[in-house]
Amino acid sequence: MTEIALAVENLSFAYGAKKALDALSFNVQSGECTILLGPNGAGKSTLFSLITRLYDARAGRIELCGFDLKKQSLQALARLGVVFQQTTLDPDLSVTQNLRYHAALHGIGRKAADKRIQEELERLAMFERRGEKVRQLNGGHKRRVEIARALLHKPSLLLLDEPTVGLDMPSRQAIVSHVHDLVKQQNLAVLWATHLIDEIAADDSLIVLHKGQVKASGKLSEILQTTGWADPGQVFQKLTQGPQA
Ligand SMILES: Nc1ncnc2c1ncn2[C@@H]1O[C@H](COP(=O)(O)OP(=O)(O)OP(=O)(O)O)[C@@H](O)[C@H]1O
Repeated sequence: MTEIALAVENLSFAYGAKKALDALSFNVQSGECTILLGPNGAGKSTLFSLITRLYDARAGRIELCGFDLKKQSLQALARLGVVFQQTTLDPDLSVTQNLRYHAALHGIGRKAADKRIQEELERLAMFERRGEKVRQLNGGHKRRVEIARALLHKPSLLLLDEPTVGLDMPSRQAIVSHVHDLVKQQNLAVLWATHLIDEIAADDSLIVLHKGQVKASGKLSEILQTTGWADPGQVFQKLTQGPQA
């Protein structure tokens, strides 16, 4: 069943006089991986900071699963899982210890937490590494642990902020394929910020952000059909480069 997991309406944000987001409106649906594509400075991190409530939006509205982020923050944020650009795992704790800590923060009891930890680590093929200290893991495996952690409280929307930066090609491909499997198996909504065109799958949705504005949004296949452009690379190039971009 498709539902709107994230609704952004007329959202604007400025750092002093510098406008970073200019009246953004878009939806992210459950069961879909939505790629937020934008060059450096497009406003991706600012948008994520507003969705996670690191910053407060003064203009516009954000809803998570129908809950207003400002007026019903607890209910809204309970539906959200986040993987930040910089790792936030404790390197001196084991994989399981890191995940138990996070589960405790969400008020999940030990027995239920251990069950959820096993489920998520198995799904990401990391269960056999559970006893290892995080500092012993390679970058790709750390990312998988972070994704498992973000899913422990069963969120409806997973935000991924450039999760493959710095990873080698096999690790990148593994993350891309794990996340797409999750979307299908769990009916999860994913919003994935990247500027790497090759991370986009044929049935993904796309939001192209440039200079704080949404230049296109919708199913990739529909954007290609409407515009007649060949692939996401051309969509990106046409909408973010050249005189009219
Ligand atoms: N703390 C800040 N103070 C002033 N301007 C800022 C601040 N943070 C970001 N900006 C500006 O806001 C705009 C959007 O930046 P943002 O970091 O959200 O973009 P981004 O798409 O995440 O870029 P990147 O891919 O480089 O991380 C840019 O013009 C940036 O220079």
